[in-house]
Amino acid sequence: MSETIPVAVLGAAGRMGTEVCKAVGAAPDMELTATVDAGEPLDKAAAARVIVDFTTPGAVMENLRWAIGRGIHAVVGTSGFTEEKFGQVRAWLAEKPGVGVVVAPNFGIGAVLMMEFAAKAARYFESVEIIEQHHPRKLDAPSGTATHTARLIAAARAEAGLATMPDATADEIPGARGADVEGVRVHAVRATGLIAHQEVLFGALGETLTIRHDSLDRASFMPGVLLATREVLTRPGLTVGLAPLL
Ligand SMILES: NC(=O)C1=CN([C@@H]2O[C@H](COP(=O)(O)OP(=O)(O)OC[C@H]3O[C@@H](n4cnc5c(N)ncnc54)[C@H](OP(=O)(O)O)[C@@H]3O)[C@@H](O)[C@H]2O)C=CC1
Ligand SMILES: O=C(O)C1=N[C@H](C(=O)O)C[C@H](O)C1
Repeated sequence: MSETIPVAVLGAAGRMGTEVCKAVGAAPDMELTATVDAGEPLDKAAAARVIVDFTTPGAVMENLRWAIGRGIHAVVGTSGFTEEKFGQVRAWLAEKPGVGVVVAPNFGIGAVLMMEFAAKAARYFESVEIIEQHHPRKLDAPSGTATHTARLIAAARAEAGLATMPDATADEIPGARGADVEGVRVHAVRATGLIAHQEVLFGALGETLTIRHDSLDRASFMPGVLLATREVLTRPGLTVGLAPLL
């Protein structure tokens, strides 16, 4: 029998971290060798081959700097990544050519497909807005998934040569039209009872198209997390999103 992958989970006591510990513990080809919670030393994770990070946007970069510096691969679900942060991760990885990092805004297979379908539809519609809905304990808005979707849509619209979307709004209470992410409006709803949900609403002359995804349980993210934990071992450099692994 082949060796198991030693995995450390960072943010282990959190909502996602708890699920990841269970999933890694149940995976026959993995071994949960360490859990790291807020305030604990990263050195606890030093024996791992892969760290899985579900912490906070404020903590994740220090965790990545530490892991890459020690030649440990990383799978990251934590949100809040910008082009600047990706640039920093690439710079660290350039110093450690064998190390892989997978950063995925959403590990749900259905969510990955929702983003792909939205990117495909984008060139055919004059208007598009994103409505993301999450539990009220989420720290960031808009969600990483919504931001990533908006970037994919903006790139597809630019490639298709589409004009700016029509919008006659001249008078608004700040925030009423949502956040502008690369020209795409994103609306963030926070309500008790929700987990993670997103609609992408397209509009054209006489028709609309709504693409919707719902994560009803955090178990929905686990197949993607385990896939990335296996794949990161043979994918040096930075991989953004789960789509290239499917
Ligand atoms: N990519 C994906 O598919 C998904 C991504 N996410 C993202 O994952 C992140 C975590 O979400 P969620 O689990 O709901 O959040 P939680 O707040 O439940 O969990 C985060 C945990 O990380 C801990 N933490 C904070 N700093 C550190 C640190 N330096 N080292 C170790 N642990 C630390 C927190 O401790 P304390 O509370 O004491 O500060 C907390 O226990 C968010 O950014 C969220 O958007 C969530 C779901 C799916
Ligand atoms: O905080 C969450 O819960 C989630 N965060 C990720 C995001 O910001 O997109 C993924 C999913 O939406 C759940």
